Amino acid sequence: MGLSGISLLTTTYSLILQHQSLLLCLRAKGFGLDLKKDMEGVDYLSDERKKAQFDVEAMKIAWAGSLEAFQLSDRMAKLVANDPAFEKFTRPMLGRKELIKNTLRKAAHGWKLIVDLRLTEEEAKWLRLYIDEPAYTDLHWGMFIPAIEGQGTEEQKKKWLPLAKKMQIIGCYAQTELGHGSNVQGLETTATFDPQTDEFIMHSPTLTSSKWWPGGLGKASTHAVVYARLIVGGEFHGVHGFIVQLRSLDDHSPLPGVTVGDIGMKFGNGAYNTMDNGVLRFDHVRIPRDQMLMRVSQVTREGKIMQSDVPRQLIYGTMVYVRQTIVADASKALSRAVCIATRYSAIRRQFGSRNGGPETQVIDYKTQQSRLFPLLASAYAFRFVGEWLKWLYTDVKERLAANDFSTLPEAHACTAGLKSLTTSFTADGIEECRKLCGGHGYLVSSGLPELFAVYIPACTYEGDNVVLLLQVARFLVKTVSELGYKKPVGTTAYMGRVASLMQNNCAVQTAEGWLNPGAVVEAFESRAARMAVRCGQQLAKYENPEEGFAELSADLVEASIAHCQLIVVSKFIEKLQQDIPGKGVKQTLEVLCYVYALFLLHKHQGDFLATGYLTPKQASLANDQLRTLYSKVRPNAITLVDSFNYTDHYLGSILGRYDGNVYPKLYEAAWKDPLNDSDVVDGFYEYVQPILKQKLRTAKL
Ligand SMILES: Cc1cc2nc3c(=O)[nH]c(=O)nc-3n(C[C@H](O)[C@H](O)[C@H](O)COP(=O)(O)OP(=O)(O)OC[C@H]3O[C@@H](n4cnc5c(N)ncnc54)[C@H](O)[C@@H]3O)c2cc1C
Repeated sequence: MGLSGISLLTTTYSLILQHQSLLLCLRAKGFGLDLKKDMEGVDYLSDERKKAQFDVEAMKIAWAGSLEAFQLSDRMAKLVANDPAFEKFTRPMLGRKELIKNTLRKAAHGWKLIVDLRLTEEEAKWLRLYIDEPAYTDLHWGMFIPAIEGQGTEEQKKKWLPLAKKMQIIGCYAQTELGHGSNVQGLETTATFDPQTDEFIMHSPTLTSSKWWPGGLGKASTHAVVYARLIVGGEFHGVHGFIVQLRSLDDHSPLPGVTVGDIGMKFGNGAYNTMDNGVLRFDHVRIPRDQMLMRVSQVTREGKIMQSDVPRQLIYGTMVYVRQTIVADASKALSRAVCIATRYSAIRRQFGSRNGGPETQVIDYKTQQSRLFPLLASAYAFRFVGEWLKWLYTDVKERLAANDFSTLPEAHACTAGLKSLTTSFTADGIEECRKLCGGHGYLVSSGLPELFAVYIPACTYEGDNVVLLLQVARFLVKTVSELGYKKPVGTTAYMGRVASLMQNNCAVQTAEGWLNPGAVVEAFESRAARMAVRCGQQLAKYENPEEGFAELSADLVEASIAHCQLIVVSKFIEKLQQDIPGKGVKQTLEVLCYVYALFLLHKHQGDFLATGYLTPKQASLANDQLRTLYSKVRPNAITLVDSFNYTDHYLGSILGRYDGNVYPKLYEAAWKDPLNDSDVVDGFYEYVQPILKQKLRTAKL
């Protein structure tokens, strides 16, 4: 027997020891034992829950943001979880057509609930979130409506928003084309003004101008906000948004001149394939002039281009809104994965059995902790920075209403950077959680493959993450170059102290010395400021700044990441300066905050050392402190993930079940696979038996 055979046997043996009940399971199929009677109603994680050093109910409120927010989200989660119409476990086994039809059914059922129960917009948002199935409604509510709200005139809003909000029309957001995505100014779709008829002619002049990717476009939308090159009097006047009807409101057939369909299967089973991402082409389709979104620029009846007194940056306002929701989604996706991996790590045991006793819970291995706990801390960090971004959006909105555009560039750079940072980290984090769950993490029933497949495009949509970091870098370099005469604001305010940040070095002398918010923030500020200044100095050596920017772009991206990590660390620390009620809640969050910061410091210690802010000894002390912090997280790990308050329905994971009843449920789920409908596989007689019976020559293959 080879080594792998031995380890397979050991694994099987230890599994049986851990859960004696598994033996019952293994026999259940053959001997008709009642699995439910033996397994249900037992909380296999109750010992873990007893270890909590904080008030879990209070932590749930801290996570939700307020008691009201908690109650609202809890109500909506239960509404969905208790409604069989929202079952999702069989989703990965459905074919594409069934999948889409199923999604349309769920969206209709969800809308019926929203109308019948008279849910508020906030409640409806949470309901859709807990239905947990990417659908055309995400784009209708998340992009189409905000685009009209942000870029439409008062008249346009009056006309279109009631229709959209009652869902008498369904809209999507059609910007990206087959040949053009990140470079919006390169879009090829044209909107040519015809003064004779007072219309725009929408046209797709080339194959690469086909709209490609918009969610909800493929099969569901009746309308789209289409981004196109405005041509008036034969001249190009920039890219603008136009409301275009695509399908008949009676029979849903494409209107004349419109070619529209789905772009096909995407990554993974189930997953994002519930969404009808679409392709769209126009053949000289005419729309009335008043369907150009005209809050910023207008085309008059005479064909004159007028700029309103609202600056173009207004569009940043919509972006700030969309990106803050993406950051909020990052904390949700990461916390889901972490909840699954943490609960399973407490159930799973490997090695370390003494005198026939139970093996070691894998969560007690230091390597497991050093991979898992930073992800747990990051989920909380992203939650709090997301909450702050919500405030930022309100602030931006109020300023826009008062025609104050001064903070917009900084808010735009900050949200672009945080979108990039949190989505990239979350995508990697979900995959790490899969690995933390060993082999079982690869089963669809773990919930992790689908979560990963659904989540990863967040690194690409609403701005490719690298392209966004380059935008942040431009802003940082500009901020550095203007330091002599312009006071940096908001998240770049620390640059105002650049002289001291370039000179002062870290004063930490002991591992405990790192448990100091001032020391932590200064370390991150110094690293970010030094990296940005260094990039500025390097850029100054180039005669052509654009050439320099292209050449140094990899370093510029690193400087942006340092700046964005500083924002997340500072916002976590600021959160802890507020009153957070509940026994032990604030202290536990402080531990997580230090885990987050010191984990980053350890991971990126090259930056901290290269900029000269830290000595190798200080970096090593930070790592020593990190190990101590992991021991403090350990007893609270399960209750920290319980505090997310996720229902089993929303988690959609056997490994992450609240009761930890993993093995019997995994076993049960395997038997539900259609492949196990019969003992003898379909195809045996045609393709397997001829091999076994040595009759391949005469077999009909
Ligand atoms: C699931 C999903 C849903 C989507 N939904 C919508 C939707 O509803 N509506 C819509 O309009 N679009 C949608 N999109 C499209 C999405 O917005 C674009 O894919 C995205 O903006 C990235 O553009 P791209 O595909 O052109 O990537 P590209 O820009 O072609 O990126 C390819 C590579 O080039 C790099 N790169 C690009 N430019 C630069 C540069 N200047 N410097 C350095 N590197 C660069 C990128 O980092 C990347 O590595 C969706 C996409 C996906 C995957």
